[in-house]
Amino acid sequence: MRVPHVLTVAGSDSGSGAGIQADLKACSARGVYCSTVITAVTAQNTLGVQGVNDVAEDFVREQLKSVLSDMHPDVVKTGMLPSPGIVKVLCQSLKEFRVRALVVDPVMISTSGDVLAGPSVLATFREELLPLADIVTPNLREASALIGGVPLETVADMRSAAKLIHNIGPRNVLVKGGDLPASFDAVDVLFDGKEFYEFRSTRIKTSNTHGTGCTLASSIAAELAKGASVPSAIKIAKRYVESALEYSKDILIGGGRQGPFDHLMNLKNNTLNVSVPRPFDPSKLLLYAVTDTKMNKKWGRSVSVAVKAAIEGGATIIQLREKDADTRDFLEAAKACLEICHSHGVPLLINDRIDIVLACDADGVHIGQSDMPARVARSLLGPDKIIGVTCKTPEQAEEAWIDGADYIGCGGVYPTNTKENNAVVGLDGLKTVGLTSKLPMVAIGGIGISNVKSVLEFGVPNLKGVAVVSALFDRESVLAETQNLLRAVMDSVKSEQNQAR
Ligand SMILES: Nc1ncnc2c1ncn2[C@@H]1O[C@H](COP(=O)(O)OP(=O)(O)OP(=O)(O)O)[C@@H](O)[C@H]1O
Ligand SMILES: Cc1ncc(CO)c(N)n1
Ligand SMILES: [Mg+2]
Repeated sequence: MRVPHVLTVAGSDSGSGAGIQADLKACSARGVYCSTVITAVTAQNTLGVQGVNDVAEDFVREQLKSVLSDMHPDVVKTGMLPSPGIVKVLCQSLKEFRVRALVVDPVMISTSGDVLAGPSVLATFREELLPLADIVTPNLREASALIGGVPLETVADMRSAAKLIHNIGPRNVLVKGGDLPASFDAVDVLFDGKEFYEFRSTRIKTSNTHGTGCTLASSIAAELAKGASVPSAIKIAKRYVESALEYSKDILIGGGRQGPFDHLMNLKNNTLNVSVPRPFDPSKLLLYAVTDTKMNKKWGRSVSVAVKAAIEGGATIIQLREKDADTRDFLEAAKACLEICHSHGVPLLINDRIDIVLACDADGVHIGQSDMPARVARSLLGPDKIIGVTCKTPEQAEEAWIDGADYIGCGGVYPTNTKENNAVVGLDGLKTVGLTSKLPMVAIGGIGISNVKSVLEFGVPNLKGVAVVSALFDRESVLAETQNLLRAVMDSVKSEQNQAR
């Protein structure tokens, strides 16, 4: 399978907000492969640029050849090109190895005011690189430098600059207005030789804008590599920058005036949780309470009231199984339950509904054999969430393990009214699945105070607990029933441990 591929030819930013590092993060966030040719190494942080070390021209040439001759990127995106010699080397390589599109971010002066490519580079940009470009993306100061130093202060100025820069030879010119003083929106102007387009987004109130230019250019390159037209690539890229800025407007990295932002905000709900993710603790399966809409209705309780009582009675993990609820009500209930669960250190899982897990950032999902496959659930939820799978056979348990489940639920152990037409596997079925699986297991189906002993003392080492619905929720007092059942569970666990000695 071919993947869209952008090669970035740019400088390294030690602070990782801009340059090569921003390009890698932006392309990754946008689902595009990114290779890198490094032209300079900068010592840089949120205060500014403290030092620059150019990479030798010959070595830039060597990197270009390595990537272009073998990996065939779709699009080349350029950033910091610190010397006329390096610009020339790049132009030669681009003529030797053709690519589908060239995006030139004519990095000269950063928003912080630091010079990244001096006036000597300007002429080579104009004469050699810009004529090869499909799109060039100067910021205000760079656009001004390209047209001889006329200051740009309004959108009208940006339009005239775009037209003048177009005469230098690039197919498209995007003059970026991120640094436009006193503008309410963030406006960028595109000129394609015939028409002007304006791209507007809300100006996010944040000082974390270091690297917006690099990010915009590599996101444009990423969309072009996927096959988008120039205007739609800009539209998507701009929307991406806007949402990344919005998402990271309050993050604090460094003590300077302009901080970096977070490119991977689409992982907000899983891998980028600021709290350290805890690995799933199988002992949490001990007394696993599963809610039921009909039972709560019958007893006139809201789901959060029922969950609170179960937790206070000693339930060690909760699963919300709301088959009949409207999505909006379900989400509100899940949020309320999550707060209760987390204040007691109890994980909250959602039955079947990955969307609800993502929307409320619950701890995980429990899926059945006809729900979303565990492998797909894992790719949607990321590495941190708990995934449990109902399995009736060793084959299903094996598949759950391969697909990255954290535990399996096995049942029905006994007949039950909660699930109609649910095949009973019995204690023997439970044992067959348990003994062949590497995963921790919880037993489910018709379990209550009268039979919990026979289940837990049946001699299945990876059986970590029992999951119950009716025994807790189809009762007058959820709290008292949970307390009683917990006592019975603890007794069985103790006697199992004694037998094992
Ligand atoms: N505060 C903001 N809110 C929304 N969009 C912004 C903001 N600041 C910049 N942008 C957008 O980010 C993109 C990059 O613009 P900008 O003019 O800052 O480039 P630049 O100066 O080259 O960036 P760099 O800071 O990397 O040097 C543009 O699309 C611009 O409109
Ligand atoms: C290496 C590098 N490239 C580009 C920019 C522009 O933001 C920067 N600050 N640093
Ligand atoms: Mg800027």
